[in-house]
Order: sequence, then structure tokens, then C-alpha cells
Amino acid sequence: MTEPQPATVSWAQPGNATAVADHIARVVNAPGRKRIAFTGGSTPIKVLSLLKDRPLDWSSVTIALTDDRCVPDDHPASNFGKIHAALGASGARFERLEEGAQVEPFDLVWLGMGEDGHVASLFPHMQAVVRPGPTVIATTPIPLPPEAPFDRLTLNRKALKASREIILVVTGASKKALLERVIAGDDGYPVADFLRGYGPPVTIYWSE
Ligand SMILES: O=C(O)[C@H](O)[C@@H](O)[C@H](O)[C@H](O)COP(=O)(O)O
Repeated sequence: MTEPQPATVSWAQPGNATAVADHIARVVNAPGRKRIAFTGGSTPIKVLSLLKDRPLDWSSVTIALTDDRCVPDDHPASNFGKIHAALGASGARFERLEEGAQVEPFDLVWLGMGEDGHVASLFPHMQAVVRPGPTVIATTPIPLPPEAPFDRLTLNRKALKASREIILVVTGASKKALLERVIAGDDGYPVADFLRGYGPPVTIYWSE
């Protein structure tokens, strides 16, 4: 087991959806089998449609989710539903979130971030079933966010950090300002654990 390293953080230039799709395509095209954890939320929609239209060979890829809302796959809030709609016919293998399941390491973890600095479904305030090791846990945000008022399943911190690298894809001035505060030393947000602790290198893709 390699010694944990302090996380390094870099800002991609450009940080737009095309650049994110290029990064993911490089991982997909690498030799051998790959595991990629996809974020949920609305930011990925543009990247997913770019990836869907690219002639990539997904047959060696396992697509996992960083987290999901506890809703049926055909519910508009389902992260699995969104990702499967874009890549379900790609030939990739899909790995569902199963509470308590041990999670294998990833080649790439793709995170988004909420305005409160949450990543995956690790919220500043939440009920959470704490489990040892890299695993899937159940969380309930406190308060329930109006845009997605649901219980969640999420990879825990250890599972999210068990990756060769992390990309953090965010839009808008307020999220950029939050990240700059965290990088400058503010530990008051869940994202801080990934930018200032020990863990894989993080590339931030930011756009307006
Ligand atoms: O299920 C979710 O909501 C996500 O996994 C979550 O962590 C998301 O990345 C942020 O909430 C940002 O969401 P937006 O991209 O919609 O701003």
C-alpha cells in the first residue's frame, strides 16, 4: 500500500465542459480496465452529452456513481437515470450503489460541489451511517435541500479518496470563491477534506 500523499490541487485551463470530456476520454482510452465514479447533479449534463457523441470504446470501463438520491431510476432526480440515459448503450459496465458494500479503488473520481461545499452526498450537516473502510453509506442532508429533498446513498470519504485522481467540476462565481477560501485555509466545508488533506491529486474544472 503506497503511503498517503498530501493532496495537490490544480486549476485546469480551460475549465469548460469540453475540457472535462477530454479528461474523461483520456482515462477511457487508457489501456486495461478502468473504474470511473461519476458525480450527480445538473452540472454533468453537458459533459454527458459530449461523451455520448464521442466514438469512445467504453467496453473496458466500469461506471460507478459517487452518490445518488434514493429515488427510482426513472425519477427526474435520479443520478443513475441521468448517467444511464447518456451512456447506457455505450458498452460500459454499471456498478450500482449498495449500502455497506465495500468499494474497489477508482482510476478517476468525478466530483461536483454544492453551494454549501458538499461533495457527493457528504453534507456539512447530515445524518450518516458511519462505516469503516471504503464503502457506501446512507446519508440524509440536514436540512433537506429544496432542489433534491431526498435521502441519499454515497461513497464515503475513504472510497472517494481511493482513486488515482479526482476531478472537481464546478460552475459560477460563488463556487469559485468558496474553493479559493478553502484553498486559502478555510476548513469549514466537506470539500476541504479533499483539497487540503491527504489524498489523490485534484484538478478543478471551473467555468462561468
Ligand atoms: O447528487 C448530487 O446532487 C451530487 O452528486 C452533488 O454532490 C452535486 O455534485 C452537487 O450538489 C452539485 O450539483 P449541481 O451540479 O447541480 O450544482
